Amino acid sequence: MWQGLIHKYAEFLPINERTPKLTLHEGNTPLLPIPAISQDLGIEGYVKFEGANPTGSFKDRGMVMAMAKAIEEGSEAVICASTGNTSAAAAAFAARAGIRCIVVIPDGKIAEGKLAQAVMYGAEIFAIKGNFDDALRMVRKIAETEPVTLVNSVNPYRIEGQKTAAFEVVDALGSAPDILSIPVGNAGNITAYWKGFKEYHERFQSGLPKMMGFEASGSAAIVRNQVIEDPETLATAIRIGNPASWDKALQARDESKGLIDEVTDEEIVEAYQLLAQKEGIFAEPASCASLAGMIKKVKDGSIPQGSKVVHVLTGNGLKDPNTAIETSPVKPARIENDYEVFASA
Ligand SMILES: Cc1ncc(COP(=O)(O)O)c(/C=C/C(=O)C(=O)O)c1O
Repeated sequence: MWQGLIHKYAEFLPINERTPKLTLHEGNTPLLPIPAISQDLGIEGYVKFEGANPTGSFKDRGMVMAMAKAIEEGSEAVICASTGNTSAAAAAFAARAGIRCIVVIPDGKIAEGKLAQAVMYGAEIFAIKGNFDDALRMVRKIAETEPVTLVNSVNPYRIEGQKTAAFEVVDALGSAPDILSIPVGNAGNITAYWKGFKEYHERFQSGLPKMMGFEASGSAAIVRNQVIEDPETLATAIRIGNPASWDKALQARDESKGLIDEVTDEEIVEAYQLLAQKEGIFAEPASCASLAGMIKKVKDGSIPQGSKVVHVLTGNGLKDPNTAIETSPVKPARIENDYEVFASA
């Protein structure tokens, strides 16, 4: 039976006999081929569906590690800033571990499904009149003086947990793909994947992919090489204007001879709908920046035909039902007997 990441990849993780074997059975997520889209793009495409994690995003990987180490070190409370998924995962694993969870979120800019999770798992939630970057500054300051453990991806244990996704990709394919395409917000995940691929390659000579990261155009700090003061994108999970792991993202890009580019909200929505309607895979908007970016790079001719590409789909589409309905082409067709008939436009 799958016993979670700390058990499965123990030899690669900073654990010892005192580290609690915390798990909600995170990890071991599907690596699904996407045959229809691959045919259109002329690639051998896959998606790493991280929406299948216990709280519906890749954050569970990092959070189980950060929470287990916090418990080991005697912590009684954790704190994080979040655009939603970090807080959902922190709240779930804190509940599992029996400690307090304090989250600071940008008021009104968090997808409903994520807020529902933080509420239900019992987090103490503070919504601020500001954005994620303001919230992160706030919680980093609090964690300097108060007896709480910061569990944002500046916490190295988060990166340790999240690198296991790269291990799973190589375990599933037998070697590293040519390209790993991934959305970029705070840039912890691109950092983690690259660390994982390098560690596996050192041990098993499994190869190294080109890392291709994609920011939303309205919050493309790394692409524009400047902090975006008021980031704006429909993909609220990556509505981050000052990535905390900016330098490490550049290192992953340069060491892997990859790239970091941007995609517009329109390109994200197109990929979002394509995945659902052509492959039966529902991932939240930010996740689809990985596919939107690949479509863009195929169009500009920079992806060799037949490239083996893994797209990281970082969160489940159910997290953000409002965006699905607001962007859907399916509208009420007519009213019959007091109910609406919905049909494709
Ligand atoms: C679905 C989804 N896709 C991509 C990202 C970007 O990952 P990073 O580049 O490692 O930040 C996030 C990040 C979310 C938060 O930062 C948070 O939840 O506070 C996400 O939820």
